[in-house]
Amino acid sequence: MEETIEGYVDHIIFRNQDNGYTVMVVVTEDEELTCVGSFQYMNEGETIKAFGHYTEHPSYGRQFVMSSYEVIVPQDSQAMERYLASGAVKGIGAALAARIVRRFKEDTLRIMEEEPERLAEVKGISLRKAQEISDQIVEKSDMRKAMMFLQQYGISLALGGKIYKQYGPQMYHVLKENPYQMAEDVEGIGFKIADEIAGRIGILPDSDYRIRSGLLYILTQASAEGHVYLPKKLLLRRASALLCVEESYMEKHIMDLAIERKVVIKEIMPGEEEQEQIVYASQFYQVELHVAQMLKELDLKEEINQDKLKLQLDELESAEEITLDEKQRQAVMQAASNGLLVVTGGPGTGKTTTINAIIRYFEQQNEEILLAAPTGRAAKRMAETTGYEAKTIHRLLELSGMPENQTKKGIHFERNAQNPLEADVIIIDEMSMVDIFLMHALLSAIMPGTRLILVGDVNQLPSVGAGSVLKDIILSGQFAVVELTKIFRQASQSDIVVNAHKINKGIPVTLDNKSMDFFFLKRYDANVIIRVLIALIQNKLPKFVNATPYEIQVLTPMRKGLLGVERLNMVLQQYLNPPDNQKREKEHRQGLFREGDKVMQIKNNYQTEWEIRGIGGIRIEKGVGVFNGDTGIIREINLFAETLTVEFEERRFVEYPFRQLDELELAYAITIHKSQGSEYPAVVIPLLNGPKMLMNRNLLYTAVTRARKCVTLVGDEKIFWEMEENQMEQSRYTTLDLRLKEIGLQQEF
Ligand SMILES: Nc1ncnc2c1ncn2[C@@H]1O[C@H](COP(=O)(O)OP(=O)(O)OP(=O)(O)O)[C@@H](O)[C@H]1O
Repeated sequence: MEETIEGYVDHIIFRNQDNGYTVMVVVTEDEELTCVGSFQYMNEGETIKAFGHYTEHPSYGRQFVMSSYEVIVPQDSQAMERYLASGAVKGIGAALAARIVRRFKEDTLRIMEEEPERLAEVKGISLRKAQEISDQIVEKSDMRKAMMFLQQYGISLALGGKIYKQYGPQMYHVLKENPYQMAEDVEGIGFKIADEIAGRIGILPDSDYRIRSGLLYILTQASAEGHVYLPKKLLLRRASALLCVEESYMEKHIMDLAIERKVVIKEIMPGEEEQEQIVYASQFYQVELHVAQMLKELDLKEEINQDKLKLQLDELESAEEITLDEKQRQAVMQAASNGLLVVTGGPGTGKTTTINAIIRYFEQQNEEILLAAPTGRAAKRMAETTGYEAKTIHRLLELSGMPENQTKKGIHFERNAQNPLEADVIIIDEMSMVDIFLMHALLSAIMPGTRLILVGDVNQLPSVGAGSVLKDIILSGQFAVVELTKIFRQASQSDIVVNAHKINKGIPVTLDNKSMDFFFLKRYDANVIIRVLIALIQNKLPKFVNATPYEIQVLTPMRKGLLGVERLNMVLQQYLNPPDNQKREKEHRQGLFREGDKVMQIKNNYQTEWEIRGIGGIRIEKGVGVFNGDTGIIREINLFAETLTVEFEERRFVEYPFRQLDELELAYAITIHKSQGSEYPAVVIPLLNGPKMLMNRNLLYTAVTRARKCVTLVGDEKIFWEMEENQMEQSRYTTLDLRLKEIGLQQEF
């Protein structure tokens, strides 16, 4: 039941500057009451009328939770003095407040707003200071009016604060004319929220702004599925479902958006004769085109004396005591004579060995070499196997924190076209994980003349972000590509590798468990499967692969369902990190986080700060950026400060305010998609059923190749066979290959 209280803010106990969450003591006629809520503009000394409800907090007792409030103009001179003395107005302290109120009594506030020059009548206030005080009062009252206006439409004060900060007094105009503008300008407002606000304000469902904003929203959303464009038919179908507006009515809006250069329309030929119109959000089109141009510019050919090169290779082989196979030799030779080279191959085909040989070759030429990979883990592995420093691509490009208001406009790297990387050769590993945006940032920082070598396994699932860059580069046929096919890792050593290659080729895998590292446990009931998973993680596997239960990863195809990530995490949490008096908890969404839980960051956050802590928790290094797929352990939940601290790899600690917890998820089980680019000592994969589209060869291959020492599949072997057979990949709408071919053709003429 909503209740109302009236009183003045005696003092503020706690305030979170980021989200405005405030704990304060309000003195009403009857009591001193603790009140909580999110407010950007609350000041000590203000008299307020607040709406909300009472609760009983387990540690802090009775509280009033405020959902909204109004500031009441202080009526009596005592309230007025209290307000002015609170520090709410810069330049007025207690003594001056007393003098002002003594002079103007109940009329004080009116005089401040309407005849501010009269403040100068008070000793110690010059005319200029009087004007400054008046400006502050006016601004505060404008802001308050704005907040009250926004509250009518159910806009929270936290969001309201952001809207006011962006537009100032222009806010009324934006809301009335085109609230969808906010989805482009204001962090925290997307199409959905803007649409809700628009609905309350009375904007009609078929308004032009609504339809255009909805169309752009669908295109941006599609990038979250990996697409760079959508076929026009599909765009219209999705937009119609979202907006409940006829498809035919929206056609002209796509044209209008194209004229305004917000979208790009192109034609492609998916089949033999029919043409199909496709639509890109402009920035996606530009990024893809620019990537294609930059790739082409990098690909400078160099005439190399082949005989001399062969001799050099022979020397290199004897110095390194290795015999490269034909393909590996080719890779080094191609690296020497092309500005851009792709090396691809499955597990154990000698990619790393080839990278090493390439490094040695360029070392001999006294060339400067840089190594990088898309994830921290992949970079670490690259450094270990090459003995060279390897960084994440983000670090290589010197990601710098960005001001808050720029987040809608993308991220900023210190290394870019104006300040390119200084190197002769750049080698990128795990290229299948690089999306079109990261590729764009990388290429922007590389000057033609620098060699770029891209190494990866093209049969892995494509990147989480939009595009299928590696595959498209290969498909375009425009660059030197060396495909490594021979498996070097000894067959007797690793069935994981042998079976991965079989899966990739569609050769049936023997599931007889006569292996040392590849097992299939046949079970046909979801709950039985879960029991087996728990036994494997708790008892069997840690000893078998010499790891902790935390290092053993459950990988599952789906999010939903009996064996989906969500349910598995709830059950596994119960068994692997059960409730304990010593462990604090924080409820979140449907479940909860507990100290000791294994968690994963589920979106890239380029701003979040981390610190590396040494002995005694002392900070020894700090930086920014936590990325999609980073996993860690919850070390502390602080219910008072409302923070949750996670330790990620390499002792990187990150403190999450509770409002940022949407970026975290339990990670006892994760989807196979999320596991890309990571390796674990052992993986356990439940397989029972799932949608045909998803359950394909690619997915099985990626899951199996995540394991270093042991793969255990638990479930129905029929599903395994079906996945092996199913070559249908989830297609991605991308056109990097087309753009590259087009540029290739232009260059020929
Ligand atoms: N030409 C070669 N002669 C002998 N052994 C080789 C050769 N090339 C690679 N190997 C060996 O084969 C194994 C796998 O090679 P490498 O690690 O380079 O492959 P990879 O493709 O990087 O594998 P993964 O993707 O699994 O990391 C290694 O033990 C390596 O020493």
